[in-house]
Amino acid sequence: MEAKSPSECPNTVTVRRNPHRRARPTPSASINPNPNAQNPNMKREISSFPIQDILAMEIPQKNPPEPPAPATSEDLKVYLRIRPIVTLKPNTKDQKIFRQRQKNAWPQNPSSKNNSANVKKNNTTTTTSSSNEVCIDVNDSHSVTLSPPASLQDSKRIKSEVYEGFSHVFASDSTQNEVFEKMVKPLVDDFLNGKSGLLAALGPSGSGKTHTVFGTPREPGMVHLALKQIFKEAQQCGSKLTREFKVSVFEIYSDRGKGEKISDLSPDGGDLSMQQATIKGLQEVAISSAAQAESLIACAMLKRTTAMTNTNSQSSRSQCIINIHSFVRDPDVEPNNAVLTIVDLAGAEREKRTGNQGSRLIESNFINNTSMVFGLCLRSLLEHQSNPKKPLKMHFKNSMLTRYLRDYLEGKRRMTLILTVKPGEHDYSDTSYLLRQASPFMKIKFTNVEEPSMFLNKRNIEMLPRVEQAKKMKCSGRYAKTEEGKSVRDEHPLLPKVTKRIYTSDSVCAALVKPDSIDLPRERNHQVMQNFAKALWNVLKQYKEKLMVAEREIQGLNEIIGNEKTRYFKLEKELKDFKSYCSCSMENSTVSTLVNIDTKSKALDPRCHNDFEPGNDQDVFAEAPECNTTQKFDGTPGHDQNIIFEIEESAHFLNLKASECDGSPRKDREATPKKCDSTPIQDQNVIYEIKEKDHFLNLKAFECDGSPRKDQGATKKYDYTLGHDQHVFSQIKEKDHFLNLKASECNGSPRKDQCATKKCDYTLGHDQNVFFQIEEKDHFLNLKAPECNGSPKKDRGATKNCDYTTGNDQYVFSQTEEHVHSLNRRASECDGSPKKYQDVVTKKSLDPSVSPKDVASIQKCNLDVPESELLSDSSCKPLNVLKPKRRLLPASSTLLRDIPLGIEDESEKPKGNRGAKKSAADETKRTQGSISLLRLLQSNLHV
Ligand SMILES: Nc1ncnc2c1ncn2[C@@H]1O[C@H](COP(=O)(O)OP(=O)(O)OP(=O)(O)O)[C@@H](O)[C@H]1O
Repeated sequence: MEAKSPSECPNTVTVRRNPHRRARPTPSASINPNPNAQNPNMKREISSFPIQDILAMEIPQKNPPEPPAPATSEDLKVYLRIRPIVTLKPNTKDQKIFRQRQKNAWPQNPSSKNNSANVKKNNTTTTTSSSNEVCIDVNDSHSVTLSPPASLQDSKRIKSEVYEGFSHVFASDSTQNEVFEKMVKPLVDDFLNGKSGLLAALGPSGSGKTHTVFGTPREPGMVHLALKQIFKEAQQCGSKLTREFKVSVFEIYSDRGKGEKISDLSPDGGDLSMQQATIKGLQEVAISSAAQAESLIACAMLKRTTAMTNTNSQSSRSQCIINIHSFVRDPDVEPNNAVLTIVDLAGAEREKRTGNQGSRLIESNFINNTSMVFGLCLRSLLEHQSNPKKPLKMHFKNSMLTRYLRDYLEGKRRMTLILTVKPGEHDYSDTSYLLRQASPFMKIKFTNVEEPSMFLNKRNIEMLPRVEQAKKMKCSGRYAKTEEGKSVRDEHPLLPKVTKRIYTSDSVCAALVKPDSIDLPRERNHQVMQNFAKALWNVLKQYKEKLMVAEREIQGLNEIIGNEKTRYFKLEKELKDFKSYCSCSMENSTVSTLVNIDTKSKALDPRCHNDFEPGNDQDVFAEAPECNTTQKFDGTPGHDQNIIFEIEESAHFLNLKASECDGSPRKDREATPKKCDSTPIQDQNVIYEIKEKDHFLNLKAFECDGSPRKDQGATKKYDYTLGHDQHVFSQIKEKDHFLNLKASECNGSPRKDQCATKKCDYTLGHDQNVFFQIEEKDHFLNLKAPECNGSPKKDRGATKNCDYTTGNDQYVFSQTEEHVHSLNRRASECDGSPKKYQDVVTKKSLDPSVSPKDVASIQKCNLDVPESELLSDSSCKPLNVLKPKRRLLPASSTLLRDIPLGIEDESEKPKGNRGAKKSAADETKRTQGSISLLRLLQSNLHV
């Protein structure tokens, strides 16, 4: 067997119901290139923003971007200065105080009195070599030897220690200028070159930190010398100063144990606050000369918090910070803004030695804590640099000073330390502790690349000069505005034509500013921005026009929607009017139909005019079409069309019936409001069935072969359930139709209807079912009327075959109708006077003594209608609606010609075969049902 592939299978047909879909364009190309094709209103297409063109045009790639400068590391510079041993002249007041302090000093070294040979004489004081013994010896300019006192060497076997690696060791006889030249002057030079730096003085209390930083009027300190050098350098650059310097001085102190506070030491300064690493409200005093700077520093020193302790007559009780800011005035000059920070820390002190108590003791704790945190930060940095796995601990958070100096303490900026020690043997512990703690800091390295976060540091930006702020903001990509409201972009480094100097070592900003973008001509940049602005303006303009067009279109659509709504309401109103018109026309048609019926019935039989009596029975018969008509407009709107159609159709049949009917229109009108409580859902079905029945009956009317037994049998099949209005109405209409047929066929007497009408007064709640029975009987009788050969007993026997189990009343009606039927039949067959016949029959029927045979004999005597007359109209033609006078008598008469004998035989045979018992039972039934009703009929007939 050959394996067929699915594609070769002829029976497999793949039908694609939907056409192939086109691949969707990419999101970038999903924009309709020609929106005007779909929307003619969109006449203009928005052009894309020519950002690519602008960028391609404006950025020349002349020089490749320079690689970032290699990171050069620089060790932390640590200087050591040994304070000279200060001895006061005897016989002076100060000497007494000094001696008192010496008593309180710790540790006391008794042997120090005899060891004063190694202490150099101080220029400013008179030395007494007998009481001073030094513990530190200067080996060279970079190392010292710390020798413990003899007492400690003997007891604790402490040996001398050599500390080396210092940037420079300033002996006790070193001058301020020497310190400045070797330590501060390089910082100043870097500062003038735009490098920021920090100089911090560490040491125990009274070791000469303040003396080194601020000095005295005779020996000015590093601040004065630096400022002097700065202005000296600035003046050497030219007659006109291209830079501006500002100095800010503040201190961090302990407010009697309430915490750290910041105070501005400038003449107009006050208390400051610190947020994160930013000091708020710090004043920067612009200075233009060294003398002005000295005056400012002098004022600051007067405001600084100091106190006398056992170790220092004027001990500093706060951390003092001096910032010298450099600003560039000329924009053409290279922005080398930098800040030189000098910190005079309060010296750590021992409680036993200082003898502090109370607030001084609190200040001492604060001072020691700050010094400890400062040392911990540097140690953590050292450990982190030695072993990068060790995280950099956040010791800086523990004090304001370390928070302010965070960048320096994290190795992001260059810092210089100067350690001041006292050479006395009683100062061995403090000196030893300081050297052990601070000497490792010499291994700390600072890189010349600062972290990007450095530029985002608000404190740094605020503290830096304006040009440097702009530079750093540019580096961070932010175009903020300065306090003066000037756009940073105005001072952006991209704009200057030529940069005179480029930082290469320290400032990261300089490295970032340095790339090729800084070499772009200003005009080119201006052109780029101008083109960019023009393109952006055009695009926005086009979008605006498009938006206006869209708004107009939306407005037009809204107007169209409004018109459509108005039109919809008009149509809806017309529909409602049409519905109401249909209902009215239906009523009118019904009324007119009934009026026609009434008129025609009167015309057909003038006698009924005199004998006609409106009754409830006729009202009920008229309910069926009327209720249907009324209920249709109470139903759901969605079925209006069908309902209307049915109304028309029903009306048509009603007209047909009206043309044929000899009923009473007036009764129909009266019955209309009585029954309209059927559910709307059933209305449609009801109407349909009614029509169907009508139609079927009409067809039967055309094709009737005159066999009343068939109709009777068909009628019996219906299940007449009480409460089912729909079914009942259909039956009613069906019967009504047959009544109409009867009316058209019969030239009968209105007495029959009248009799039937009277029966309905005694339905006792079973009106519908009873009416049906009445109609069925009427129908049956009517059909038989033209066919009957005047044998009432036969019909009556046929009628008895019906199984009336709905109630006694119903049975009574059937019996009554049977009698009425017999009378009608005779009326249609006889050309005699119906009134006389009616009187006779009524009297005979109401008289229980009269036997059926007597009645039949009476009927036979009256049946003298010639057959030829009946056969003359025997042609069975379609029922003409417009010709209500048409008679079906000829067809019925044709049937009568064939059936009479059979009917008589069939009616008589079963009667005879059933025997006496059954006949007796029938007689009993007839008697029970008919007696009471016949009495009522009799009374009504007499009305
Ligand atoms: N190198 C020096 N030459 C001469 N005198 C000095 C020197 N260093 C310090 N002194 C003197 O020593 C005394 C104490 O000095 P200083 O106040 O500077 O110490 P300190 O370290 O600042 O103390 P504290 O931490 O308590 O403020 C001062 O009277 C000062 O004049």
